[in-house]
Amino acid sequence: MVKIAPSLLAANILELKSEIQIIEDAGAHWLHIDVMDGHFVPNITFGPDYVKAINNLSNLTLDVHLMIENPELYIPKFAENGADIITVHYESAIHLHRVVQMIKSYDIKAGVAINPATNVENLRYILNEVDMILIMSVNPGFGGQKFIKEAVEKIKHLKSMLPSEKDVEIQIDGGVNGENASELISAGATSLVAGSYIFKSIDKRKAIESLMN
Ligand SMILES: O=C(CO)[C@H](O)[C@H](O)COP(=O)(O)O
Ligand SMILES: [Fe+2]
Repeated sequence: MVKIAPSLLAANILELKSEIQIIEDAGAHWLHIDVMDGHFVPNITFGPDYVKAINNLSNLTLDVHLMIENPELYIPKFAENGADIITVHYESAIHLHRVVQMIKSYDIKAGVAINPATNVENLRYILNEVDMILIMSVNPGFGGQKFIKEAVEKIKHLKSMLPSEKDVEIQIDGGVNGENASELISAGATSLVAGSYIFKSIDKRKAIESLMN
């Protein structure tokens, strides 16, 4: 089953409680939380306290996407505050293997994300260690950008590289909508992140359903 992960980046920040309730009632599986530091990406968003507050509000899986430099400095706080999955960027973790082990030491799931221009082949020697690979289909930093179509090829390529004995989620993030969802799922995506498509829709339930179908 494909996991739908609405990105709270696109939610109305002043109505967060009801926004989360709506997508939870509509059958969303995970809550995707985009953490940006103003260094790795040119935008600043949420910190560990935000994750703690959302954790007190919702039972959904908290899927925390770290777009930050030196992720090892902040992983402990995000893990202690309720993250269920922490994803770090290949491009920001110098000692990626060590960082992945650090995430797993908190008994939560570890993901690795790659930017649009990064080759999936670079992930070959971390695949046995991770629970999820996140393929960015926009340049990280902002919601509402146009889907970069080469991501479809990258999903297929990654799928062919996955070890058969291990379940690794393939997540796609950026510009996902009701039109490209089925192609992404056919290519091998098992988790779809969608921000603008869900939260800017008049009918958020319908938007979530259209991604699942
Ligand atoms: O990681 C992200 C941006 O860096 C967001 O998760 C992503 O952009 C989702 O927003 P949208 O669906 O509006 O593209
Ligand atoms: Fe994200």
